[in-house]
Amino acid sequence: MTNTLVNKLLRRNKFQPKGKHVYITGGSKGLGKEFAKLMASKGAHVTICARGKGDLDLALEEIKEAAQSCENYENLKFNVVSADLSKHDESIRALDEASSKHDGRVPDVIICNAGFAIPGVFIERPMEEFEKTMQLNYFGALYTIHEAAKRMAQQGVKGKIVIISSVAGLCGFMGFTSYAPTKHALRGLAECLRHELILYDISVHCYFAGTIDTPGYKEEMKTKPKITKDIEGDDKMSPKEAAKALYKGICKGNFFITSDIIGDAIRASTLGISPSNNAFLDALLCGITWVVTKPVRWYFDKMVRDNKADYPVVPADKIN
Ligand SMILES: NC(=O)C1=CN([C@@H]2O[C@H](COP(=O)(O)OP(=O)(O)OC[C@H]3O[C@@H](n4cnc5c(N)ncnc54)[C@H](OP(=O)(O)O)[C@@H]3O)[C@@H](O)[C@H]2O)C=CC1
Ligand SMILES: CCCCCCCCCCCCCCCC(=O)[C@@H](N)CO
Repeated sequence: MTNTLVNKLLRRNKFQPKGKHVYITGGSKGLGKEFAKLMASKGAHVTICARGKGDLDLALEEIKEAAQSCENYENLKFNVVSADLSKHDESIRALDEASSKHDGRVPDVIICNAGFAIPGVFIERPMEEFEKTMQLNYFGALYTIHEAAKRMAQQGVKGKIVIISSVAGLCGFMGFTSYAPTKHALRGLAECLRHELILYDISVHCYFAGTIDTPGYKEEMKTKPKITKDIEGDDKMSPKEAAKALYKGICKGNFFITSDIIGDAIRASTLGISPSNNAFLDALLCGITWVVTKPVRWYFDKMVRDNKADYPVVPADKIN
């Protein structure tokens, strides 16, 4: 009783995964897999979706393992769905498959996590990379959310939709031209949906994660320009820590969730008309960030100005 009151006062108790069906896109690796394990350990039914069947099956074993000490373990359902979520029809089929194991009921919680980045120097990268990044990161999330929100409304499921953006969805700098806009787009979608889905009591959250040490991160490092690496820095969270921070944010009922001080600072200073997590602290942080970012931006600009020699313009006949 006292505990419930304390939880209420601390806004800690807005998410009880036990017995809920959590659907996680990109749940076979990195952040998605760790969040899936965390949900399983809290007694949730979990469905993960990704393309590669091998990784899905390996992840499924880890998810089952994580759930083993749950009192409701015997009743829990864990499933995998293989689909390319950058395609509309595949996204609908994936949700159908996930729901079919639960008598056609839409999952209670949708985590739109599948995504990737191919960093690089803007004029050197082919247009195809920009298109395919938007196709999965934005449209992939949109396809799943559109179908899930419709079903939640039709079935009267007061669910949760969680969008995985990035700190790069709140700001932009060299190297992330194909990636940051997709994550900004997700923020825009989250803002509209948070407001509109009040109609059906569906809550929406958007996670602006900082750097996480995942297979995807290792891949993106292959094409990342040095300046981008220097700005992003060496500080990384483990996927497990990042998953925990996300869970904590959802429990608190935060609309915009961040997991480090840089993310928090940029979130607070770019709130616009979005809800704050803590009105007083966010106002303070917003003011501090306004001041601190002046010299920081000067320094970031200088990094580009002083290193032009490292980025020679590729001659027209060598560019694709
Ligand atoms: N790592 C980082 O530093 C940060 C990551 N993020 C965001 O967090 C999310 C997860 O990132 P991270 O854990 O690093 O990613 P990983 O690359 O480690 O994992 C990505 C997951 O998505 C799946 N996936 C990729 N393409 C598709 C597709 N077309 N259809 C279905 N599933 C797909 C992958 O499986 P498969 O390839 O088999 O399909 C895998 O399960 C992304 O949205 C990313 O942008 C945000 C901030 C920082
Ligand atoms: C007080 C204010 C100081 C401002 C400093 C600004 C520093 C910006 C750091 C941005 C880090 C971006 C992480 C995104 C990682 C990501 O999404 C990719 N790894 C893709 O997966």
